[in-house]
Amino acid sequence: MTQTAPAAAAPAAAATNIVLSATELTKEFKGFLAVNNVHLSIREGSIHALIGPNGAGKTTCFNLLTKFLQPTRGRIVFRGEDITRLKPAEIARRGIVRSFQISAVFPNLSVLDNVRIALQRPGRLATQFWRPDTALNVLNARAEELVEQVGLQAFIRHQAGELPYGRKRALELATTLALEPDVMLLDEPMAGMAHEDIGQIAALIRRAAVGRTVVMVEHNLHVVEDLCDQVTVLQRGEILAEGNYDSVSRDPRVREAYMGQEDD
Ligand SMILES: Nc1ncnc2c1ncn2[C@@H]1O[C@H](COP(=O)(O)OP(=O)(O)OP(=O)(O)O)[C@@H](O)[C@H]1O
Repeated sequence: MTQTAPAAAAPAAAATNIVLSATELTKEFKGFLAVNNVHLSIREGSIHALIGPNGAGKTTCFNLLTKFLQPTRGRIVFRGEDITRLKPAEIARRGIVRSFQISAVFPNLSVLDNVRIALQRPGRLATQFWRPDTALNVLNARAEELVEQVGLQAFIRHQAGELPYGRKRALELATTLALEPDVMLLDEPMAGMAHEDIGQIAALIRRAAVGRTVVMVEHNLHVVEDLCDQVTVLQRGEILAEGNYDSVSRDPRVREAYMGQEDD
């Protein structure tokens, strides 16, 4: 008797939900383990924070994920492909883009031209242009759209170098978005930000995160609480806790690790 095929297995769906993962990720600097046997699973569509006290290994971990550092040991997989040995440019082409990677702000160029240049970089959008006249129109329209998306319409013709700090970071976000990231990695997006700009940049990140995955290292725990679905807490190169903000912030080990360093 012929058997009918069973319905699609539900557990498999949960597993494919992971867009970027790291297994046994380890980085040793002359015998010192800056990152030690870290396992990370980044869920598709999530905003995932890496937090932890000073020297915990966040930046090293971030640099490993973005391929700016080679791991001593471990494996990084993006959508089923082993990317452990790839270069930053190679993973960028696959859609893993680190913000500020292109240190994109050319101070003497206008906001619009900065975004136009980012759009012309080899990437997925660029391959869609095949007729020069159409290309230019599409490019201009998309550049204006991105400028608007990060709230810089009023500054569109301004020289980038003259923008206030918070606006410059917004421009950097626009140039990152120009690369159409599938996974966007942000290294301390609020660093150096004036208090009044933080809410605005957080709102931009939330909007930019729609339809993509974001991994961010962030010191400001209010921002993490506000934005992030998932939090990995590192301490001395290892994972101390993981979960949503509520659960990790209640964890006594996390509170102890942060004692004297943060305001909550
Ligand atoms: N290139 C390197 N050579 C040697 N040691 C390093 C190097 N980079 C980082 N470290 C050490 O690894 C540890 C983790 O550093 P890392 O910068 O990843 O921590 P972090 O959590 O980002 O800290 P912070 O919050 O202070 O930026 C620290 O003790 C640091 O001194």
